[in-house]
Amino acid sequence: MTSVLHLDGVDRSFGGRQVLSDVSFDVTAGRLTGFVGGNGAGKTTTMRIILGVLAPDAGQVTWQGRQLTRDARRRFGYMPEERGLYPKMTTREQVVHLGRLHGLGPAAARRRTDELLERIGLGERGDDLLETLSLGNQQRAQIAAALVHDPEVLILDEPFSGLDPLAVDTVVAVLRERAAAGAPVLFSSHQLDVVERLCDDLVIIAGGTIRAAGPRDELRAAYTSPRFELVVDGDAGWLRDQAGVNLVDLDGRRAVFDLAPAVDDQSVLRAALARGPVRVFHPVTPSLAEIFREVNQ
Ligand SMILES: Nc1ncnc2c1ncn2[C@@H]1O[C@H](COP(=O)(O)OP(=O)(O)OP(=O)(O)O)[C@@H](O)[C@H]1O
Repeated sequence: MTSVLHLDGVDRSFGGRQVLSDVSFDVTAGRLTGFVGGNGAGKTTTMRIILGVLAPDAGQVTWQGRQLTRDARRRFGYMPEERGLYPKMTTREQVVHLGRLHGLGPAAARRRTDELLERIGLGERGDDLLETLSLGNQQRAQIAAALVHDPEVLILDEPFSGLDPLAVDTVVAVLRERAAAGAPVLFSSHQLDVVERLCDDLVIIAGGTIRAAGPRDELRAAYTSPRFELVVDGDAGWLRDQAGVNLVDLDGRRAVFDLAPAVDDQSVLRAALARGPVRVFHPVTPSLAEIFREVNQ
């Protein structure tokens, strides 16, 4: 059986205002799941409910088919939105301390901390006080803190904000390793390009309800209109008169167009070739940003 973290019909209100409504989705072991939504959409509230920091008004969260207990949640790793490290501790002391809190023995906590700090690019900063680290390096320390006990499930709130592109790649590699070792990984992010590049599954939330969820490529396919880009040597204006072609954008030699369902894209390609060389002809896949805009309308 695949190990799944499952949310089922989760509701939550604050002071009579409902901020989560019937939230249900799966986070599957071995996969990176991106959790995206605008400001105030309900991502942090959902993550806090998964972690048991907040209780849902209705619905439940299960892991491997079982209700979550406090003990099971100790084996989770959480990187909260409000970064909670002790500024006066050294990086190493802090990560070791959190490893101990999660049940590691002293030697295992130290060994795991040293491995992780090295892996995440903080090997040289282990003896520095956290308050002396740059924000990006504090962020890396926070990620090490969430991972030190080799969590069964990883929940990360905006783990990439403030990281430079190299650090993003390092963190992604570490998260992939955790996923490959069998953990479900759920992370929220505003950086749609990052989510698009690295997640396997996507959950899109808006106004406290789930608007789309599933494998990234399936969502892309579901939102793909039969849209094409064509670049020819001459002027592409003749496409205006081509039956079944709906021009989206025309700029001299380059055109982007949608095709009516019954029209064969190859017939348009043949028509283009009959007029001269064709430099580009390919289907256009919507970016996550476009899907996001569409489901938020
Ligand atoms: N403790 C609280 N008391 C009252 N309202 C709250 C509380 N926590 C969250 N909210 C409200 O719930 C809604 C969802 O907030 P949440 O922090 O979950 O959104 P988010 O998707 O994480 O947003 P962002 O991307 O801006 O961090 C917001 O309208 C927020 O004001």
